[in-house]
Amino acid sequence: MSEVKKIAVLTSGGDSQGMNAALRAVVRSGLYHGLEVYGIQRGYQGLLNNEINKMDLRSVGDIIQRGGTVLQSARCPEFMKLEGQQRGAEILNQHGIDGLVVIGGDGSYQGANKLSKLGIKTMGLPGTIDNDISFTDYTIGFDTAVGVVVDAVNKLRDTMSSHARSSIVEVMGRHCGDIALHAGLASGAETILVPEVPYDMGEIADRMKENFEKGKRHSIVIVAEGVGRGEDVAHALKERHASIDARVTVLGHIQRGGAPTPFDRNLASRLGDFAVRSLIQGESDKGCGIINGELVLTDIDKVVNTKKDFDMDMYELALRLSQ
Ligand SMILES: Nc1ncnc2c1ncn2[C@@H]1O[C@H](COP(=O)(O)OP(=O)(O)OP(=O)(O)O)[C@@H](O)[C@H]1O
Ligand SMILES: O=P(O)(O)OC[C@H]1O[C@](O)(CO)[C@@H](O)[C@@H]1O
Ligand SMILES: [Mg+2]
Repeated sequence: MSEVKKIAVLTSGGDSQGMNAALRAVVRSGLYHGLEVYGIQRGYQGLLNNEINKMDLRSVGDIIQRGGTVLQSARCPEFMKLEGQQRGAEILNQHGIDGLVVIGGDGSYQGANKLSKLGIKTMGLPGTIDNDISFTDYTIGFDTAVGVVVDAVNKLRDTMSSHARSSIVEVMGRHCGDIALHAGLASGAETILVPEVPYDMGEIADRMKENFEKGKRHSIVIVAEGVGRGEDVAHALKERHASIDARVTVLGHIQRGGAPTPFDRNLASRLGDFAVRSLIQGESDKGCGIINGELVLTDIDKVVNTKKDFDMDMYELALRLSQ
C-alpha cells in the first residue's frame, strides 16, 4: 500500500512546449490514483513564497495543446543556496507533501537533487527545449523547438536563394548542440556549429565560397548559442572572404513558444503519468526518461552528474549529406 497521499508539482527554468501536457498528466494521474495534488506557482521561487494551491481535474483542462506553463516558471537564485533549499524543504514538510514532481531542465534537476538530499521525495521530468538531460533520448519541448527552427530555415532558404546569400541562424541550447544538430540535419544545413565539436572557421568560409562559385544558390549555417553569437560567425566568414554575403537571424525565444507537437504531448503525458505511478510504487529521487521507447527511472544524482552524449554519427551524416 502506498504511503504517498499528497504530491506537489512545479515547472522551473526556461519554459518548454509540453510542460502543460506534463502538468496535466501529473495532476490527472495523481487524482486517478486517489492522491491530493498541489500546484506550486513559478518554480522554486513560488515554493519559497509559499504559493501552493490544490489542483483539481479542471485546473488542467484545455491546456494539453498550449505552449508555456499555466503554473508559470522562474529562475530562482535564492534556491542555489543551502538556506533556500532548506526553507523549500521545510515548506513542503509543513504542507505534508510526500512527493514532489519537478518539471524542468538540468538546473531544475540540480534543485530537485538538493531537495532529495534533504529528505523530500522527488521525481524529475525533463522539461526543456535544450535536450541536455542524460538518461533520456528526448526532453519535453525539444521536438517542438526543432520544428520551429526548421520552419524558420525553410523560409530563410527562399530569400537567401533569391539573393545568393548565406544565412547564419543562431539557435538555443545553452551548452548543448542538439537543437542545432537535429534542426540542421532536418533542414539540410551546409554547416552546423555545436559546442561538442571543434571547427575551423577558415575551412568553412573556403568551402562556402567554393560552393557558391560552383553554382550553389544559398548556404545555411546553424550556430548553437553555446558556440558563440551568430554575428561573430558572420563577421569571421566575411573577414576571410569579402564576397560572402552572410545575414544573421537569431531565433531566440520564438523557439520556446507555440503549440507542442503531438510527439511532445505524448512524451509529456507518458512521463507525467510514469512519475506519479513511480512515486506511488515507492520510488523517489529519480529522473524519468525515455530510452528506445521505454520509460526508465535513473537516480537523479546520477542524471545531474552525467553529461549527455552527443550523437556524432548523426553529426557526420549531416555533414556528408550537405556536400
Ligand atoms: N546547483 C543548483 N542547486 C540548486 N538549485 C539549482 C541549481 N541549479 C539550478 N537550480 C535551480 O533551478 C532553477 C532553474 O535552473 P536553470 O535556470 O539552469 O534552468 P533549467 O531548469 O536548466 O531549464 P532551461 O535550461 O531549460 O532553461 C534555477 O533558477 C535554480 O532555482
Ligand atoms: O532568456 P532565458 O529565459 O534566460 O533563457 C535562455 C536560455 O533558456 C534556454 O532556452 C532553455 O530554456 C536556453 O537554451 C537559453 O540559453
Ligand atoms: Mg538547463
